[in-house]
Amino acid sequence: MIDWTAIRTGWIARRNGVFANPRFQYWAARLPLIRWIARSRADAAFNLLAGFAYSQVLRACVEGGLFDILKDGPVSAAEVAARMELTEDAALTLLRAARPLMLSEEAGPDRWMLGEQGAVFAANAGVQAMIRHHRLLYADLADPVALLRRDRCEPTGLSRFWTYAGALHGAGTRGTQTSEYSQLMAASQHFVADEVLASVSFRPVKRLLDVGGGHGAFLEAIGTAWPHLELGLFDLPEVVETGRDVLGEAVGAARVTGHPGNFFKDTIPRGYDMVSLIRILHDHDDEPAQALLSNIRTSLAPGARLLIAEPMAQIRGAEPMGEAFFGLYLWAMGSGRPRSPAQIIAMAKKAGFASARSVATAQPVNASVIIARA
Ligand SMILES: C[S@@+](CC[C@H](N)C(=O)[O-])C[C@H]1O[C@@H](n2cnc3c(N)ncnc32)[C@H](O)[C@@H]1O
Repeated sequence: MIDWTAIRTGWIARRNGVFANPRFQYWAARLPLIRWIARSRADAAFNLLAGFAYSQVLRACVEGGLFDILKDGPVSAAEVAARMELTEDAALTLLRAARPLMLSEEAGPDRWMLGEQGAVFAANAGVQAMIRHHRLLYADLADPVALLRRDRCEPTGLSRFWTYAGALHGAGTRGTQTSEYSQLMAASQHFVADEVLASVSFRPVKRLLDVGGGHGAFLEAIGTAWPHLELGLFDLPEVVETGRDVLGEAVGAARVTGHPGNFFKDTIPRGYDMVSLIRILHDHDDEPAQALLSNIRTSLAPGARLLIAEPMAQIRGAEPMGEAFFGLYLWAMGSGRPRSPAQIIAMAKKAGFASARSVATAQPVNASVIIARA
């Protein structure tokens, strides 16, 4: 039998030897047919090593209020400097740094406006909330090797923020500070809800239960688009308490049932023909995630469905988002890991679901979707 792994490892080793050779790099950058490949590889390598600086430019734009200033543009560097309380030199440094990242644009001499990406960020409070939140991840990643060596045994900034995650990995008992993460999740929920609404029809669903539904932002989006739905919200007691009111105010209290509980310990309420798990599974390690799926499966009548939506791993064209970004984020958080659709489908089947399939979404960086049928 052909040993494909041996062939592949041999080929990769030879290829890497060639790529690492300075003479190859020199000639590749000059040969007419391949120099554009060499150049784009070199650009990608540089972007990789400089990415943290780009992220900090973005953060300065958000935290310093530059997007808000440019929104009303065009403005001069002197106006930016005055409003950001910077010297003009510092303001220009930021404006110029933001320009190649398409965050700012100089429409004419000293006439600064939002760039194409800047316009997107400026219009989106949810993304800005995420960018602000990433200061915790940035601090946790300051010494990445030390973070990996600690093997999730010590509290981190992120494990303290996600109080339920910290409790799983030695950060003391589960905290009750849930409102900050619930608000962050609500602010960024529309990315996920939009993908789900565009790819799944809720016409045949009568009663939808969102497990780990936070302050109800997902149910609000789906319930507004599909007004016939009865909505159930399951989350930790302190979260549901607020979520039920917020959601009831948005869609009508008569449509909403709150279910306080712990999805690892308590049974999942019955009588729903669809259960959703939005940005939940990746928060948990394999054993608890599998137990959660089994717990949900037990609650469902045959034919009822489970909808899973979250950013997933190994999505073609969005690979770094899955295992590089969420891989490290969740490691730092102290719980969970990103999974590929194939891994989640296998887990759903192991939990007793009769079938499970991926549903294509337009923007997998926001969320991929899986539907499993009991
Ligand atoms: C990452 S947030 C996702 C919230 C929401 N689904 C969304 O996408 O915006 C995880 C949610 O799971 C809830 N959660 C965590 N552990 C839980 C547990 N053991 N039982 C019930 N809910 C839990 C948290 O309170 C939080 O609302």
